Amino acid sequence: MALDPRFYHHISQGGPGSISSATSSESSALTGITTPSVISTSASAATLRSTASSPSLRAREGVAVPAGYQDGMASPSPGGNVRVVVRVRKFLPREIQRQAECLISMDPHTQMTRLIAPKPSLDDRDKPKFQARGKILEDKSFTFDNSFWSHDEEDEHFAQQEDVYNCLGEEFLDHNFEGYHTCIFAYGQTGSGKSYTMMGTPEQPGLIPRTCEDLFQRIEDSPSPNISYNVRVSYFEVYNEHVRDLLVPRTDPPHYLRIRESPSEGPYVKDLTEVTARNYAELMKFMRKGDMSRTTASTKMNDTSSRSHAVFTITLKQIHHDLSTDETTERTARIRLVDLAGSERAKSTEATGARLREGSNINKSLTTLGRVIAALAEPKKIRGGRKGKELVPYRDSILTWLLKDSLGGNSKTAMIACIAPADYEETLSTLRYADQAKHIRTRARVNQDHVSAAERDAQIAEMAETIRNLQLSVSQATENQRATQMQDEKLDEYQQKVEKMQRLMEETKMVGECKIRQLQTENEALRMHLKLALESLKNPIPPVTLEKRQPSLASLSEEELPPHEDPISREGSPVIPSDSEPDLWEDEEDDDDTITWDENENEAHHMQSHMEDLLGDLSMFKRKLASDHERWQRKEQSMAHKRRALGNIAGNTR
Ligand SMILES: Nc1ncnc2c1ncn2[C@@H]1O[C@H](COP(=O)(O)OP(=O)(O)OP(=O)(O)O)[C@@H](O)[C@H]1O
Repeated sequence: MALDPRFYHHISQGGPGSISSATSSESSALTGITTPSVISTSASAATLRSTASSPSLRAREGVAVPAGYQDGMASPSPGGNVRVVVRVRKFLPREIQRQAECLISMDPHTQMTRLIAPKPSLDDRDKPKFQARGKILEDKSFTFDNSFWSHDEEDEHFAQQEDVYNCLGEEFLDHNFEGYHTCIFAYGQTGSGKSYTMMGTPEQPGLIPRTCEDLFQRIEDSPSPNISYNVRVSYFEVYNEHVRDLLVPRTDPPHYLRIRESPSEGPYVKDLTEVTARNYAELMKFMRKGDMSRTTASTKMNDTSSRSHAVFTITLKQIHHDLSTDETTERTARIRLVDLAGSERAKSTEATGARLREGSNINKSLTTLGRVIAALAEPKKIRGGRKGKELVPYRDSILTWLLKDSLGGNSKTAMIACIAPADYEETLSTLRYADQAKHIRTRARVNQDHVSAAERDAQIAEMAETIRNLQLSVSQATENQRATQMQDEKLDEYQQKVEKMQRLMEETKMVGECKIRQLQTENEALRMHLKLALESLKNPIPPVTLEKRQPSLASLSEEELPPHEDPISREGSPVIPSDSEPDLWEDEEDDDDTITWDENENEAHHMQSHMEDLLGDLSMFKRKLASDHERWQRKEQSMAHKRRALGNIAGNTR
């Protein structure tokens, strides 16, 4: 494969990872990268049963360069400015085992990648045509900005990790130092080499660690003493349509972050951890920390398959101070490095349960990414729409919403399409995806702010104020620490008092309740009493007429005796039998022994008013008791509150 002129420059300098025979690259270009297994480039067809669950991004057929077309290729980025490169990986042990055939060839001269239709199986050979769901499989060719041949290590055009960085990463870092936002994202089916390209291994570091290293190398080598640098880093993953901070420890249940949109910055992750890295080692520490926290799982296609989209962001701030004008220039560049989860077919991965759900979520967001790319690749269609640019479906997935700026806004963007060497349909899908991305135009601008001396002074004054406030808080904290010790002792004492008071309150409460119960009983008795009294007033007992003292019955003669009568009186009143106590009424002096109705009524009135007075007193007493009870309860609550507060203070200071 042919590499970027910058790469040749690198090779000629004999830098690390340089290819030994750079001068021979032209002559051996074509033969060198055509793998032995690719015998014929003529169109062939095969019947394949497709169970595609991967996103389908069907480019117009005309976009694919027909087989056999080599020279006079169309511009790799027709109308677009997104840099699109493709990289094919080497065979994995399982592919070697099944004696897979390499279906990819690359032309280093034209940067063309050719996908060769698989040879028919022995069983199918006799059949007239090999069809996949009615479609004929044929060779397809695509041209990209770069085609990285990482399949055969023996080949002189083999692209190492370093070559990928030198060809793409280095240039993008140049843009960052110029003040542009950049984004490099790796796309491809599961197990095609995205994580390897972006992260790599300790022995073969990928694009992200190399970018970090180069970034600090450049800062260290900075010739100007007037420029100061600030590097901050954040790392998050989008898993099952949720955003998770990778720089904080995992929690169970997981803590997901929300997405907000600001008018100036566009969509962003709220409360995402952003840490300052002072050197390469620190930056790598954060990268590794996030990497360890990333959601991966073993699938049939990949032992360590990334189940999430990972977004590693470095923010580079350059502050240049001009001594002559006393002005400050601030350049801020955001370096976004995205390792997407791989598109996958449920059949190939043999996923079930959680893995299957992950896979379908991954495919869903990648499908949306495909639709966003398709919409951005055909801007005329978008403008023709009634709602104008809103037709780009950024909001249909978290991933595209967060990458909005990188995909269609203020960013220089590159896509690395990673392909496996022996999967026809998946690779065709990826290459079509990448081919559409070539049409996208972003509108990158330098993110630079001039700050005059006056503005800076105002900023400094504001910051000084903040620092003063912070210092005040610190000294208050120290003071508090000292006070805390004393407070501890007081706290114990106070707690004891509180406990005593609480006990007292409880006792009082119990007494109050008891009183209420007693009063209730008394009240009930009085009511009953009153009721009976009122009833007896309403139905009075007939007046009893007591006769005047009579001579002793014994001394009376038969004739003198009153006629024989029932022991019941004439009026029905009981008659005192002769042998009953004769002196019972002896002292009665009243002449008029009959209790009149008027007297009864007076008595009743008198009793009723007495009862009413009693009831009035009783309800007043009850009200008083209730208010006492309420007051005690309030006091009790406030005491409990104070106790808790004191408890907290004690806890914090221990
Ligand atoms: N260029 C390469 N050279 C050597 N080995 C590679 C290369 N690319 C990928 N591999 C190996 O292939 C396997 C799968 O790669 P990797 O994990 O990067 O795939 P992936 O696309 O990130 O997959 P997923 O989407 O499932 O996470 C790994 O064992 C990796 O080491």
